[in-house]
Amino acid sequence: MASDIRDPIQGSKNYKHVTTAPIPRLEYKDPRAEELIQSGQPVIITDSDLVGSAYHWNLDYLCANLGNGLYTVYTSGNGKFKYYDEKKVPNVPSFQPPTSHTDMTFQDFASKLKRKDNSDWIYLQQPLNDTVGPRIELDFKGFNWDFAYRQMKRNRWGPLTSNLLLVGMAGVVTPAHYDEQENLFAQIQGYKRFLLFHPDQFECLYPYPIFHPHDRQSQVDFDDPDLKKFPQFSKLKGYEGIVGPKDVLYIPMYWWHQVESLEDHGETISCTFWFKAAPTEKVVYPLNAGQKVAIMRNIEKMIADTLKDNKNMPHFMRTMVQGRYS
Ligand SMILES: CC1(C)c2ccccc2-c2ccc(C[C@@H](CC(=O)O)C(=O)C(=O)O)cc21
Ligand SMILES: [Zn+2]
Repeated sequence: MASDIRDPIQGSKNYKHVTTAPIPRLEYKDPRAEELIQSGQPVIITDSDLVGSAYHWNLDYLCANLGNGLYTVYTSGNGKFKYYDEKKVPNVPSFQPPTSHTDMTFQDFASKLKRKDNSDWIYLQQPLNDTVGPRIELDFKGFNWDFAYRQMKRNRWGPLTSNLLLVGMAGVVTPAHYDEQENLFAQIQGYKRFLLFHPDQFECLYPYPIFHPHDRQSQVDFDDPDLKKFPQFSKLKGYEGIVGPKDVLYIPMYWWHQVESLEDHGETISCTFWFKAAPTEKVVYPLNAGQKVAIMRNIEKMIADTLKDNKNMPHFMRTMVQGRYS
């Protein structure tokens, strides 16, 4: 069979210390795909046509049809786009934002992408809203909403909160983080390598403190891990897969993921479908890893709010566990 980009021998850059197994790839009508989603496991679903009406999207088409609305474009000096919450920047006076962002027309963004000279890395991330032109709106309406809503109902997810249009320069990386929503990630153009980690890998990924602008992001630089500071990182186990055009990846809530637009396959175009969490009725024991993360977040938030000054957090947290729970 002709070798496919997704064959493990090609383009799978293994990070030292990170052990991965392949993310399952299943056809849309394969009942096992449903079972994996229902059990909160990641799966790459092929030929779902979730965004079938957008398979013809490319830079030129988007330039011609996105209208002249302004789009948020992030810029990074090193190709890494570590998200930060601007509302939390005042909590950490020494914080240096790793990326900047400006609003520009899609046409400006596309011409920046085409110019090979720019040393900066750029990544367009924008909720699809009603400023788009009529052709895009038609394509958007043509998404396989039955599939999306069937997943939402069958898995008792909350409402769809946003569809993000993502256009990334080849080689951009979104470092390891988790989100608090369920995500159907649809790939339209180009290839993205995903590394995915179960929420129980929390102790190997050392997230920033909850009041930090990089809340939900891992402190570990996968390209140069500091094993003195983050010793458990060397035990990290997860999943790896390359998501290509027409693929849909289910990223369960609280699952860590690191995403890389493959170097030599041009810009990537993706569209995410984020759903709020299912409302928790009765808590069933034993708690699962995602629930434990939610509980840790609530407790950390409460302590930070009560202590008021975040400078008191390290001593308080250490005092609470040191020599008592080690
Ligand atoms: C890095 C970027 C552009 C960004 C900058 C500033 C604020 C938010 C975001 C943001 C949010 C989501 C993604 C998509 C994806 C990662 C990927 O595909 O690269 C992902 O993590 C997910 O779908 O959950 C990417 C971004
Ligand atoms: Zn994410």
